[in-house]
Amino acid sequence: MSESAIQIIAHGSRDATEARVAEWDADPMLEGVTYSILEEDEDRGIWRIDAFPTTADEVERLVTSLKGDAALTTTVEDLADADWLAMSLSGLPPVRAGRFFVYGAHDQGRVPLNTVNLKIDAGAAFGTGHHGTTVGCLIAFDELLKRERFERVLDVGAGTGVLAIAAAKTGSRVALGTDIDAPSVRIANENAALNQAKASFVHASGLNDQKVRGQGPYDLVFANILAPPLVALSQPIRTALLPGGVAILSGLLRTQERRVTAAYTSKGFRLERRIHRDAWSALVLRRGG
Ligand SMILES: C[S@@+](CC[C@H](N)C(=O)[O-])C[C@H]1O[C@@H](n2cnc3c(N)ncnc32)[C@H](O)[C@@H]1O
Repeated sequence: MSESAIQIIAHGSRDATEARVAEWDADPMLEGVTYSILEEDEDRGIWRIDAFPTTADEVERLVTSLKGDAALTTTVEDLADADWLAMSLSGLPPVRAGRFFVYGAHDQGRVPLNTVNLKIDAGAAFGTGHHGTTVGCLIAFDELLKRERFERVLDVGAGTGVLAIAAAKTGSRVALGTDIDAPSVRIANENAALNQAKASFVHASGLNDQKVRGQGPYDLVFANILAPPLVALSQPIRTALLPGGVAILSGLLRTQERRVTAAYTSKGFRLERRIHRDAWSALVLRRGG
């Protein structure tokens, strides 16, 4: 199987796009495909799918599925700079997610010039960039950054600090991470220094902690933890956000999407986007006024 650096984009009605991704979710051959689905134009009722297949087989399956529906318009693009894919590496390969390139010490000197590069040494912390949940968060953030700026960003469950460091490196004035695990906080602060990023990390048990509240309210909150704490944190995350602010949530399985979404929509959030990678889901939810 050859590797691919292809992005497939399809536009159509909500029903048509949702029917295609439901079909993919049920297809074990497409388990490795990352895709996102969102409402691109609310007034005209136009929805959009972006899919990132990793093999030629997946490209063929996706294109056949999309082109089989005359109600969808489909384009296939070769991703411009695919050098990262060709890299032969020892240890974990680097990860590309939108504009972000997450790499380890062994990749030093091989980073692209046109990406936001995040050097992450994981140690005992979670978040090398390889997990589907971290990639989902970075893709969601990359998409939002095409239209918005986020002055104040909070990363709940920061692990290695990769998400808050991504925020600091793309212009956020405040990029604060918090974790219940003290060793992760130390590693995240070391990673911030390694990346010369103005991100900082604190050990806190909840969002009510003065170290977290003191820097808020926030324009964007990342939380890549598990579904039950995401549900439990729906009110604290709402309180931590400004009206119109965005929550990027992950750590939930596709099968847990409804439960987590309901906890947030019942508190006035609107679901803007879902990103699927492997069995995992990332959600973009915007707080109402
Ligand atoms: C899946 S890792 C995510 C790491 C990193 N943010 C990423 O996206 O790769 C989850 C992290 O959340 C922390 N965590 C779990 N529950 C938490 C909670 N209720 N509040 C803060 N941190 C939490 C864990 O210690 C762990 O470091």
